[in-house]
Amino acid sequence: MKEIYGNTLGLKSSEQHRLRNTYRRRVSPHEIVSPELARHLTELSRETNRQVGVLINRKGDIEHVVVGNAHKLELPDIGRARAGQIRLRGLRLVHTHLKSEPLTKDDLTDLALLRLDCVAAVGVGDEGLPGVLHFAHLVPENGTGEFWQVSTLPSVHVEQPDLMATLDALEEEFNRKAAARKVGGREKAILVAVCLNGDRGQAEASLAELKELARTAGVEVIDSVLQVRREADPRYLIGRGKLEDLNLRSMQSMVDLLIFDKDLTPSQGRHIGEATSLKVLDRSQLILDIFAQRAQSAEGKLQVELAQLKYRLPRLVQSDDSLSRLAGGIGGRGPGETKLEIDRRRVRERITHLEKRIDAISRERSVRRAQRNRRELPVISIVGYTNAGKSTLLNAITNAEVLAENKLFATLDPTSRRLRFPQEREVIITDTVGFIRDLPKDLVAAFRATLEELYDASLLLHVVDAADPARDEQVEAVENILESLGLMEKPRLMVWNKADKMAPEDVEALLRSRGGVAISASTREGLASLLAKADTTLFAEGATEAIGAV
Ligand SMILES: Nc1nc2c(ncn2[C@@H]2O[C@H](COP(=O)(O)OP(=O)(O)OP(=O)(O)O)[C@@H](O)[C@H]2O)c(=O)[nH]1
Ligand SMILES: [Mg+2]
Repeated sequence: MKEIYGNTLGLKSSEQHRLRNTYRRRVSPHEIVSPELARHLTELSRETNRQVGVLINRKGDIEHVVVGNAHKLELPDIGRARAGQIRLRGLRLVHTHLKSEPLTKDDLTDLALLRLDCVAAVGVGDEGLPGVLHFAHLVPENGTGEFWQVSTLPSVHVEQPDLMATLDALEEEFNRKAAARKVGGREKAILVAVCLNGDRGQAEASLAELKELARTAGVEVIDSVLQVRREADPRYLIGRGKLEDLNLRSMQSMVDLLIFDKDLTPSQGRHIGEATSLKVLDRSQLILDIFAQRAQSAEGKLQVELAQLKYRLPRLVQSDDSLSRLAGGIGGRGPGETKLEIDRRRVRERITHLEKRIDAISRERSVRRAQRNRRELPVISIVGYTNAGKSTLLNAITNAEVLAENKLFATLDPTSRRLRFPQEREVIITDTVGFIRDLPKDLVAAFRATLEELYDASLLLHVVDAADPARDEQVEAVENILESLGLMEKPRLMVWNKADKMAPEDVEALLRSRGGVAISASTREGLASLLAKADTTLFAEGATEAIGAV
């Protein structure tokens, strides 16, 4: 016999019997609800003083009968819709509202998250007769921000719209959108930022940068939201209401990804993933992804893999508490080891392996450096925020063909070139990976071998995109990283790049207050004076102060 779902406690057996009989009823696939079925539901509802509902399939058969309390109905678990699901569920919910109240937020959320065909509420009128009919169906994204269309008919007896036709048209529209999207092919994301310290401007700048990162990663950004909160929600980081909105929004726009502008704890990442059934990334992961996409050399690839595994390890451990506890109980090793244990052990082994290889590389590099030092060629290293124009500068002064493009982290592998100064002096000049604020710690550690090149530098050229509104924060971020690498004692020359994009008086003011050299790597303006300054610093004794580094 078919089951009655929900709040059946305390129902009389005659009531249970009549509820069960509901399964025998059928409606036409074209109407939302027949007056007969509506009356059956409202009478039962009035008698029990509870909401009564049915889930009806496209053939018009009743698949579930559900009882709630006076105000709401808990649907049986029919499974969440998958992210990016195009088709509707093929089930409509028709239920009673004791006070003829309109559809509630819960009703509409169920409609969207379960991708129901339609949600309808029949008002329970006098004597338990069916009254007003409220109903809603989803609508495709149309720029109005509406997720659904809600309508009301004064009675179940007036003519209802042809449900079948409405659903056909709707699914056709969804399909069209999905097809258009396949052609585009890129993953769609919504960016999410929270501002916890009240500094909205800073949060917005950081969000703008996240957008650039997403673009660099090849993700299509559909929307971004910034929530100002006093403190982070321990479970979801953002508020629950906000998360629900995001959920609805991503269902409608067929978004695959949520990208958070803040690092999520392993458990936040997991909870958000479970609550939305979307892929969830945070800023660190996004940067790691970009590095993974861009790594060219074997060394770069090893370093990125190491950073990714280190990031993933604690998240693996967390991903199934009960399993890992079980494994610990059994003794954990050998047979009886759970899949999770094996995964974790593999990851750890791989990390050890990668660390050894990177150690070896770092030794090789130091040998190479020692040889270079024997030849006594001084090294100039170009450092700076990502996209500041480091590679463009290297190309401009050495005619090297290093890839320079308007994307973050264009360069991951250090490139070294010889450069001949006047008077036949030679130096080595190297371009390095760009820095960014909140560079993931694991990544800095993994790129140790690459960054170690910087220790041999006799001079650091700190290249800055002087025209970027976030210039000062970028300078600070770079200096913080240099500090953490113990490189702040090195002679350093501030190179204010992209001066071509600034007003001359702003350039002058900048030089007066901050020192250094202004250049344009693309127009080559200022390059001669940059080289002259570098030359004096390197070859004239005690010239360190003259270069104006802070
Ligand atoms: N207007 C202007 N644009 C510049 C200048 N220098 C570089 N650019 C542009 O800035 C963008 C980034 O240049 P890159 O040389 O790739 O920057 P990078 O610092 O090497 O960046 P990563 O390797 O990604 O860290 C490119 O689109 C360049 O064309 C300049 O002096 N003026
Ligand atoms: Mg570069």
